[in-house]
Amino acid sequence: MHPDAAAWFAKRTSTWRDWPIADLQRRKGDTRVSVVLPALDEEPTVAEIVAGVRTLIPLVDEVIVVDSGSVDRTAEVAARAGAAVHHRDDILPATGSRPGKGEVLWKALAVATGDILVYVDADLTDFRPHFVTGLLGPLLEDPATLMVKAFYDRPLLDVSAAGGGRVTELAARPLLNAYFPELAGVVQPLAGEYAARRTLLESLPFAAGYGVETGLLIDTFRSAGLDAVAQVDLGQRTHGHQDTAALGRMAATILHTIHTRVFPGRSSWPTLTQFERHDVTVTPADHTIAHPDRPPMLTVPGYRPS
Ligand SMILES: O=c1ccn([C@@H]2O[C@H](COP(=O)(O)OP(=O)(O)O[C@H]3O[C@H](CO)[C@@H](O)[C@H](O)[C@H]3O)[C@@H](O)[C@H]2O)c(=O)[nH]1
Ligand SMILES: O=C(O)[C@H](O)COP(=O)(O)O
Repeated sequence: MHPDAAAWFAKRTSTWRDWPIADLQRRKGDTRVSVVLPALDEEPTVAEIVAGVRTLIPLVDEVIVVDSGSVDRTAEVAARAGAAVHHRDDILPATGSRPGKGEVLWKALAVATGDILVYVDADLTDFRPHFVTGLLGPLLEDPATLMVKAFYDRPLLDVSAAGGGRVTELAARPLLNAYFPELAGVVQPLAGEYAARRTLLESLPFAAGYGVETGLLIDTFRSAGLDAVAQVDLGQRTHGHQDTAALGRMAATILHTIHTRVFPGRSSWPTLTQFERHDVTVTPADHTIAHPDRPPMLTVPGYRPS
């Protein structure tokens, strides 16, 4: 392990049990906290997570679901559970709307009112309130902390107790270790659960789609240094799983995100060719995996930091 990564791991790793809610409430003062759920067709799970987060009011000031173009009843059930629901097309409409997760995390900055944003995936099947309190701990304790990443054990349903995180283990971790070895101590670099200060998030570009976590982690490290990041053990996390081809496209997007940061100005091929079988024939299918970053929100006309 790179010595900086080893030192960081020892210093900046804690567990959710280190952050009792009473202490957090006392430290919070007038800091506003927004919990943001990006959601694309998460009708089966989103309401329970919203309800779980709402048990943390008044530590949490608002729960926001940003709908990424769902065709199911995600928006309806989330609103009924008590979330403020925004469709991506209605946020900063002059910027247009792009598909993918990065887009809704970026646009959330324009509707959330928090000084701290806590992102939580909307497909978790075992959400518990300590997911949020754990992530808030290092931020409420120390103003120098800018971002807190979750980590956890990741069962792969029906297959193994710890085999989840296939893109993490097969693509993101090897690439990050190679190009950003100082980040090798981050246990779950792709964790969808993380919290950060608005002042950080609005100053960084947001990579498109599933590149967003990788981009924010690298850019936070580069702009603010390793010690601006902390990580918290949340125990175990279970969620929906995508098929191998979908994970291949995710890995390709993450590779592209890293490439743009290692080789600025040098483009990589923007499509991933996969193959589909139709009866006796196999046909190539091209998928666009490289989209431009969204610019730092602070530079976007119409954005008013709250
Ligand atoms: O176009 C999209 C795709 C996903 N999501 C939401 O984003 C969250 C995570 O998406 P998911 O498809 O469940 O991602 P995973 O396969 O679990 O991918 C892991 O790795 C990704 C890449 O780093 C991270 O973005 C995820 O948070 C992390 O859980 C969920 O709430 C989705 O509804 C959107 O809002 N829009
Ligand atoms: O984070 C990851 O590596 C991907 O989301 C894949 O996760 P899974 O292998 O648990 O489905």
